[in-house]
Amino acid sequence: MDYLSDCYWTRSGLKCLFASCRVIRFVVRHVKYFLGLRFQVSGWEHLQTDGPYVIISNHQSSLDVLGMMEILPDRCTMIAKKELVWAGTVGMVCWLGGIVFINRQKTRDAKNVMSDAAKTMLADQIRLWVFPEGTRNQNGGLLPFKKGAFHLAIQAQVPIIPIVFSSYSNFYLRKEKEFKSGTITLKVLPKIETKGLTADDVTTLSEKSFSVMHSAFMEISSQTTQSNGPVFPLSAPTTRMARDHVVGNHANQAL
Ligand SMILES: CCCCCCCCCCCCCCCCC(=O)SCCNC(=O)CCNC(=O)[C@H](O)C(C)(C)COP(=O)(O)OP(=O)(O)OC[C@H]1O[C@@H](n2cnc3c(N)ncnc32)[C@H](O)[C@@H]1OP(=O)(O)O
Ligand SMILES: CCCCCCCC/C=C\CCCCCCCC(=O)OC[C@@H](O)COP(=O)(O)O
Repeated sequence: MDYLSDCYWTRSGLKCLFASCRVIRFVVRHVKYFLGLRFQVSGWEHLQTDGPYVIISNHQSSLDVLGMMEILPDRCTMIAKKELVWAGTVGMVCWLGGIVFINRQKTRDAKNVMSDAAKTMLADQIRLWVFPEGTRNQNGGLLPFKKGAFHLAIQAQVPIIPIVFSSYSNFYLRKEKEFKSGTITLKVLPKIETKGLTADDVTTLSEKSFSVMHSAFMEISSQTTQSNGPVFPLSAPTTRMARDHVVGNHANQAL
């Protein structure tokens, strides 16, 4: 029973099977080898923070999940759009992982869910990962931030830890269906404290976070682009070529 009470998070209708977060992390970490991706992480020390916090990161693609799992701290789950719960196996995995689902079409409901999450974070010492852009974006920058993550952090009075993924555009173009192996840089930035801040400070906090993340995105994206070559189209023959390249180079190095 001790094991179960430690593993399950059941408050405000939310549920987190922490054991499965670890299992999910372990399993998803292996997907990178099949795609020939490598991750370079800097700023690990900023994640060595006790207690709850809110992680915010940019959101380019579903591929972000792989980077998340590289660095996902213990007792950390995510905010996601509610549509994901119906996405077959992914939905089931999200549910098992205790992901907090919000309805983006109903702002009032989403705000209520996030306010409940702020309380649960404190009560159960949970970390939450939010994509403040609110949607995927591969346009070479960051979209203006939504406010939810900052309200959440201020309501819980917990720090924000910004994390930036370098641009994928040098190895993966979703619209053009082009993909090859490549390296992704993840930069964990110093935490931003929210102690003493109120709802009046949300805009300033959001702008400050955007500014540091945008600068880091530009910096690491230009560095990472130089180390990756041309992108292969996702058609059958060239995909195989890309796969050979992957197995021959990056995948083996990553192993
Ligand atoms: C086969 C094997 C499979 C293996 C699979 C493995 C799977 C592993 C699992 C991995 C899962 C990964 C999941 C990733 C999912 C990623 C996503 O789904 S991203 C999309 C969802 N997330 C978000 O949208 C978060 C960001 N959005 C917000 O925070 C928004 O603010 C909002 C709460 C949704 C509201 O949206 P909106 O109304 O459009 O936006 P705003 O302009 O920000 O807010 C309007 C208004 O409301 C105020 N406000 C916002 N939030 C709050 C709040 N919590 N409390 C109080 N007030 C709030 C805000 O200040 C604005 O008011 P203002 O007067 O204009 O300031
Ligand atoms: C050829 C490369 C193709 C990419 C392959 C990706 C492999 C990733 C492996 C396993 C993880 C799958 C988990 C999928 C989770 C999806 C989360 C997601 O990205 O949801 C979208 C949501 O945030 C925003 O939605 P919108 O952009 O508003 O609609």
